[in-house]
Amino acid sequence: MSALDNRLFAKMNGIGNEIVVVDLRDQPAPVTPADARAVAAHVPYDQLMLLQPARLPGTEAFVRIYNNDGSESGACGNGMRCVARQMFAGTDKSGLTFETRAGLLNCWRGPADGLYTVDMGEPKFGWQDIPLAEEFRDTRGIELQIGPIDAPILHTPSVVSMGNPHAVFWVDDIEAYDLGRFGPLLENHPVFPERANITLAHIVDRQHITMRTWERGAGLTKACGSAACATAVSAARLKRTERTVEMTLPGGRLTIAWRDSDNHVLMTGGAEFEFEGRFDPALFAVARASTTA
Ligand SMILES: N[C@@H](CCC[C@H](N)C(=O)O)C(=O)O
Repeated sequence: MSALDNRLFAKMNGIGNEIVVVDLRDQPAPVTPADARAVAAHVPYDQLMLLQPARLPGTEAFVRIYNNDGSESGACGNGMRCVARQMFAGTDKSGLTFETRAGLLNCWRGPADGLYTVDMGEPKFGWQDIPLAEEFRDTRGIELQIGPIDAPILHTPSVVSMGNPHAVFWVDDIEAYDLGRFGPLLENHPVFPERANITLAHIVDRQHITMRTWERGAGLTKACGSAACATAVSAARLKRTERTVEMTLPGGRLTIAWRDSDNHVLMTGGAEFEFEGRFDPALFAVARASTTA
């Protein structure tokens, strides 16, 4: 038996970030990395959002987040907007709180129909919090490069944790690099002991950034919400943008606001429902057989 046998799922997307949401609150059971990979083989997704019973008063659920390689993440901005959309449906509540491995997240209905806002919490800039393998005092730009030593291809990324590790490389043209090739090298670079999400970002002006991301555990995706937050706060920290910016990602747009009053990062964008289905137990039987063999 798998916790996911016959369970109802919703296939959704957050500006093109492929998300599967499964509500396990009424029948909690452990989902394994092999289960998560088995789902991805049949319903391709970037992140699987599992709603487990709430552990804290005032929260709706504990949300576990899997990447499609079976690894877990503390944060997924686009996935949280999809969860928020599902949970707001049929309620007249204006705000909901969820627990994730990275802490509590508040979500609201956005300023217009179809938009949702997630409070992604505070960014962390300390090298041990990201984490990095060695001390870097200034994480606005760390000594890291790929390519020839005297003519690096990509270098000096800003690094930050948004509940998950991010490195942002500042470039003039985000399409001019083979991110599918450099992404895995940088994701797995020894300086990132927990791997990292790798973003190429271009600052268009003080209110607008374009970006694309190679995601830890998921590869190239059309959008990464936590990377958009990481990029926005990194640009503001370098004093190159305002604290509220429009982000253009391959899959669409997000508004990121890094609030002065409490240091929290608010992300606003769309979330779309695509279809519903039930998992076939045969998927997980195959996964279990291959992990026990
Ligand atoms: N797509 C996500 C980020 C998902 C987690 C990431 N791949 C990681 O392992 O850190 C987002 O929208 O934030």
